[in-house]
Amino acid sequence: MSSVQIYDTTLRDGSQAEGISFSCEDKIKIALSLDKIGFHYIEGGWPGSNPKDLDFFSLIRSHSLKNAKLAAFGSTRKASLAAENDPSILAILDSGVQVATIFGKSWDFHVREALGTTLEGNLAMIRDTVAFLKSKGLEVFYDAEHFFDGCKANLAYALKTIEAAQEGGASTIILCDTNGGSLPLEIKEFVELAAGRLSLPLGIHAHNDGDLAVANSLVAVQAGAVQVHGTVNGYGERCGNANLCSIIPNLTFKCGLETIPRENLAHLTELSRFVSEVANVHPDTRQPYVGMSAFTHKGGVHVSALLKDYRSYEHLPPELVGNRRRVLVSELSGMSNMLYKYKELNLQVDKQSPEGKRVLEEIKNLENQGYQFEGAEGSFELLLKKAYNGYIEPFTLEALRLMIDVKQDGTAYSEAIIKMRVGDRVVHTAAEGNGPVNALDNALRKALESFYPCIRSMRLTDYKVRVLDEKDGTGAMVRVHIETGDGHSSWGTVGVSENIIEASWQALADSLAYGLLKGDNLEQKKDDKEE
Ligand SMILES: CC(=O)SCCNC(=O)CCNC(=O)[C@H](O)C(C)(C)COP(=O)(O)OP(=O)(O)OC[C@H]1O[C@@H](n2cnc3c(N)ncnc32)[C@H](O)[C@@H]1OP(=O)(O)O
Ligand SMILES: CC(=O)C(=O)O
Repeated sequence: MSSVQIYDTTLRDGSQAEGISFSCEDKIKIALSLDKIGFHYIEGGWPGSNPKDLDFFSLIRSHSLKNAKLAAFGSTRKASLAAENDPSILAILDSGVQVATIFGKSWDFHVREALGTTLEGNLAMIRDTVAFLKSKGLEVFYDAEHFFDGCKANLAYALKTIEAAQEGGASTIILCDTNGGSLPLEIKEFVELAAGRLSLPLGIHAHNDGDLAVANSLVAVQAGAVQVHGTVNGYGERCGNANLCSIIPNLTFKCGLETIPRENLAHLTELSRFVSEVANVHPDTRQPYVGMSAFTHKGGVHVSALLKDYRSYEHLPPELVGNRRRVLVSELSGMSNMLYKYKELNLQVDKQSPEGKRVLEEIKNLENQGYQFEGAEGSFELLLKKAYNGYIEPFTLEALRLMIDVKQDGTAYSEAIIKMRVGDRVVHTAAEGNGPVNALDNALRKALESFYPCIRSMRLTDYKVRVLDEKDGTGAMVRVHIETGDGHSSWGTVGVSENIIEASWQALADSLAYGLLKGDNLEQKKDDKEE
């Protein structure tokens, strides 16, 4: 089986993405995880650019990489300096890497306008920068910046630039679609042309400005490239780089090529989420292969076929890339969605069950009122449990009073007084909060903690309000979505009302009721205590 080398530039081109700034420690952590999954090359940064990248190359030396070779990035020498006198080139040598990746200009327009030098001068810059680094024992990859735009503008010159890199002793020439605007057939044409002119292996480095970076990388491989540059989650300058989380499974499972070890692909989702966590970027739920929605099914027709055979609506099994199948319940559900959920909850219900049909009807009616059960699995499961005999509510509300006192200086004070029934006991508590919902949450917890101590470990992690019908102004219906966690798992709950406090109460009460139900926490209920 032929193989393709995976070259990661998350730490260099990925950090050129708006909103991303890795610390040196972040870069080390990411490099180690890229190495662990089996990437062949990791571009750690541009040592001539900033002290953080210099520190990275110095610190990474105390870690031994098992699979990857580390590359340092840089440009061809300055037009006015010899390579051996150019501080940026010397910084690559000092970084201690085995591989230098040097970018140079392929587009005559760029040579004249951006570099301000002659076409011949640029060829010399490419040739001697590569030759100098090679003479110092480094393997040199040559990134032909703007190669495809260069071919369109002045084909003969673009080809001369990569020949200059070959003459200098580069070991691989990477053809870059730097502005990311090329189409797959253009990529194919110029990769084939370059392959016909050079005796060296080719690589591809594609940007995503036309939303084609993954497609362009795959076409380049089909046209002969054997090294693919990209980043985890496609992070990168402007619209990003080619997304390795899509390219690797496409090359492996669809093209039958060897990339990283097959068994390691089962860690791809974990890698994607780890890098998004370190980058402090919310994971893209719709990201192919590794996104939370990549194998999530909503439409009733889809789920019905899926239950018969997963291949009906999945292009490959999610486990291959470490992702998982999910089924949503909503107004677009049929009984098949419900059956899937019942099975997850170990409930024996068949397709003709009147209770099952009643719950489905109730969900459709509630969604029509503004509820959304997709992200509210806690409220959904409570609804199911309530439809079947045997569910005893862990607490019920008897009365609730909220006070909001706004002082002259505009600061507000909130207090909630709550009367709850737990079994045959009634408890009465009051609590303050920095707002009415916080006061409500505090009073509810205070009332229940002595009965259910495990409530102390449940934390509200997100609280969102969505106005459902803006035209009704402050009288509009609102949907409150709450996310709660207990350190082991998290769950969503939902409430809908024209009154934001009522909607918040529904979501809050569901969040604790579900937290109690979920881990058999109801059994922890202490002996009732009258107050
Ligand atoms: C396609 C890519 O993504 S390439 C990577 C882009 N990434 C970055 O630019 C991030 C890191 N960059 C930096 O830290 C800085 O830009 C540095 C340290 C490299 C240079 O900083 P400065 O010396 O202040 O120059 P400045 O950033 O203003 O301009 C870039 C210079 O590089 C020159 N240059 C651009 N490409 C090349 C090249 N292939 N070979 C030689 N010089 C080049 C430009 O002509 C310009 O030179 P000039 O100042 O004489 O006009
Ligand atoms: C080298 C590089 O990052 C580019 O051409 O896009």
